[in-house]
Amino acid sequence: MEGIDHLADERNKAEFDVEDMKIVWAGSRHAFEVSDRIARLVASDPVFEKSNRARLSRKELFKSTLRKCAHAFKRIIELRLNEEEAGRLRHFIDQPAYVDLHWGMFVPAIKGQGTEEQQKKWLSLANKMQIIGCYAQTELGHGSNVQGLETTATFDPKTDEFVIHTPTQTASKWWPGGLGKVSTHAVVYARLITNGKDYGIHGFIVQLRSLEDHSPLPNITVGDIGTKMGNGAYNSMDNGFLMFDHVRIPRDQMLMRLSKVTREGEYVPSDVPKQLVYGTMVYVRQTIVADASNALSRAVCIATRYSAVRRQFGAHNGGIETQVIDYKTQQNRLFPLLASAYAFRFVGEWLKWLYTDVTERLAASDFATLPEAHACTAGLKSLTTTATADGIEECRKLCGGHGYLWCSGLPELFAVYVPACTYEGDNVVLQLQVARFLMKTVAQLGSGKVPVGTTAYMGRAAHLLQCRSGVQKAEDWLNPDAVLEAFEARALRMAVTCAKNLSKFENQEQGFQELLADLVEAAIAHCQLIVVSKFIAKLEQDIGGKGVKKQLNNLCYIYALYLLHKHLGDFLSTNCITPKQASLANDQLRSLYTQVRPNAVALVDAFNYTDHYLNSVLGRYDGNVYPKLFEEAWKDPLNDSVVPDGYHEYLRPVLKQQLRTARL
Ligand SMILES: CCCCCCCCCCC/C=C/C(=O)SCCNC(=O)CCNC(=O)[C@H](O)C(C)(C)COP(=O)(O)OP(=O)(O)OC[C@H]1O[C@@H](n2cnc3c(N)ncnc32)[C@H](O)[C@@H]1OP(=O)(O)O
Ligand SMILES: Cc1cc2nc3c(=O)[nH]c(=O)nc-3n(C[C@H](O)[C@H](O)[C@H](O)COP(=O)(O)OP(=O)(O)OC[C@H]3O[C@@H](n4cnc5c(N)ncnc54)[C@H](O)[C@@H]3O)c2cc1C
Repeated sequence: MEGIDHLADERNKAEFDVEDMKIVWAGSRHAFEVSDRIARLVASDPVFEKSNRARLSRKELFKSTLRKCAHAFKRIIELRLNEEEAGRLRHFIDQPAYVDLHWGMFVPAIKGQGTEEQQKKWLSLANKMQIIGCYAQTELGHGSNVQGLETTATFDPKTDEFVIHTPTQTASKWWPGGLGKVSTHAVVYARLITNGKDYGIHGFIVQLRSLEDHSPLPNITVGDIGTKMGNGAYNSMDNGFLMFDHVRIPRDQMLMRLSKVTREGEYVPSDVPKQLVYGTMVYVRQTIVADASNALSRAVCIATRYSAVRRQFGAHNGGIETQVIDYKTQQNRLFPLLASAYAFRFVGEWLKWLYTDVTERLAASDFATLPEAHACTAGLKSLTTTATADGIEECRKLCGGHGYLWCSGLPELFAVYVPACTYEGDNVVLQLQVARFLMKTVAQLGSGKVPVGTTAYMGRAAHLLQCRSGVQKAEDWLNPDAVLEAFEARALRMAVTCAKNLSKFENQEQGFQELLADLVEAAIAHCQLIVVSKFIAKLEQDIGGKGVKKQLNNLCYIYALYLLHKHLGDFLSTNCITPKQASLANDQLRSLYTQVRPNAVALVDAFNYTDHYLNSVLGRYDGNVYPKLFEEAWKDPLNDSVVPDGYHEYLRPVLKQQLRTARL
């Protein structure tokens, strides 16, 4: 029935003020108001309709994406939206597109690596979208190993130009988003060669297509790499390939903020760490962490509302059946994901602060916190995207059979999201960067250098290596000190064990390769500690609103205790806790599930998602699932006719054949 809120009873049960929680989730009242206004703007604009995306061919989908981007640009100008509002508009349009790479990587790469003069020239064009750019780093043969890239940029002093060349097939650029069909320009990463010497990977601005008719410029071969996983999903993006045959660009199109090549061809190395050439990746990894909570909360919102609507078993004497959300198994799968969505929100906020802080320090030539910023962005990108991709799939299963329908919103969300485990650095490769950072930190313990920031806990090694948890009853697991000590001791002991095992190898690099799997586990333990500690730190802030803090407190301990339960092997084998204490943690976890249960629907309402953004029949705000599932089914092209196309050619002859056979 239209107009009825099938989830009203659930909403009435809530023990906190949802409107206040919306502000906490958004980050501030201002952020909430901007998001709310822009989400409604998108939802009410027919050009941004997306419910039929799965039924479009790749070409139709791509054209509709171009249309949406053009319309969005028009609206941004007409409504004079600022940068924040324009970002929210793109977010709520919710269709991967070339603009993501233009604004998300091309512009930041120029900002981070271009000189002031270069920024002035290129950003004024890019900001008005008079040129459209992408980030062309990955090649067919190398993605993770950036130092292994093969594209060359050879300086020709005769003409004061660089010659950009693709020497082998594996050197072809492959994957850059926006490259395939749209970008007029790219920041291309290539080996800089001058005076016969290879100076490694540097960034160059290269024009790819004519600004008159969009055709590729001479000696450039460019196209789309093909259809990707899922219907709709990431197929709205033109990930591309690109080959150069001795393409010439002026010398001043090398991004020269960090290092330079003079008119004479002399290479002038940078007086800042060469790793700053990787700065765009640090920036984007930080935004990906911030985005993880968006994707996970979206899936959790769908699964929670549907779990409250769906009933199976448990009816007695013709009574009403049990809501599946009341099964402890459902809660044990769903509530940790709800808690993770909140946890990732807060760690994302903190990482944004860390990124801003390191950027300010770099501007003042203080490079001390760069390694930590790299480790945090890499590790948290890996941790949050892995958990989010797995979490979306778990939400699909939590919705039973109907979760597998495209109109549940979950299959497409998964297909769009899962490459986040690979792009901007494969998640295992990134945890290994964290492990290297941890091994360095452990090696320095006792040298007088005091670990700071996220590794400060390692400075308390004497205590953390021998302490035993003091937890005696289930409620003790709600003590932040008890939880933090267990997570710190586990992370430190795993790192120290790796370091000890490494020291048994004569060749450290060989040892590192041998111990890769353990190192990744140690890195994950360290990153989980960061998330838990930032959630606990959030609770120490002044959070207002009726009952809001209590709910966040419950979610924080669900997050921590669920991790403890999931990684019990780590905690027990490092003697951080006893089996009895593990069992108490489980008791506490069950009690927290019971406390969250009446608030679950309100906790997902606090995400403030419109039905347009969710695009899910199962996650509808009003919970009116079953009639809408039918409506969706009737819309399917297969139901356009009662007898399917192909009946006369392929079905009737088979049926007739069977008739004849049956008569024989
Ligand atoms: C609302 C927001 C929505 C968000 C959505 C955003 C949309 C995104 C769309 C997706 C687009 C996707 C784009 C891409 O995928 S672009 C390509 C990304 N590629 C990668 O990430 C490659 C991964 N590989 C690497 O990063 C590095 O090569 C690697 C880290 C693996 C380093 O390998 P290696 O050991 O060979 O290292 P080097 O010799 O090069 O350097 C070693 C030292 O450098 C330090 N280091 C490494 N990386 C960084 C960094 N980024 N910053 C600072 N420092 C770094 C490393 O720790 C070593 O230091 P030491 O010598 O001191 O040990
Ligand atoms: C949707 C999508 C969009 C993308 N957009 C862009 C873009 O805009 N611009 C761009 O430049 N690139 C882009 N990429 C490329 C992306 O950055 C790379 O695919 C990514 O960095 C992973 O590199 P790879 O493909 O070389 O993986 P590989 O390194 O080949 O990984 C294969 C396997 O090897 C393992 N492995 C690799 N090295 C090690 C190691 N040292 N130790 C242990 N295990 C290892 C990995 O864990 C993985 O299991 C995109 C990719 C995707 C999927």
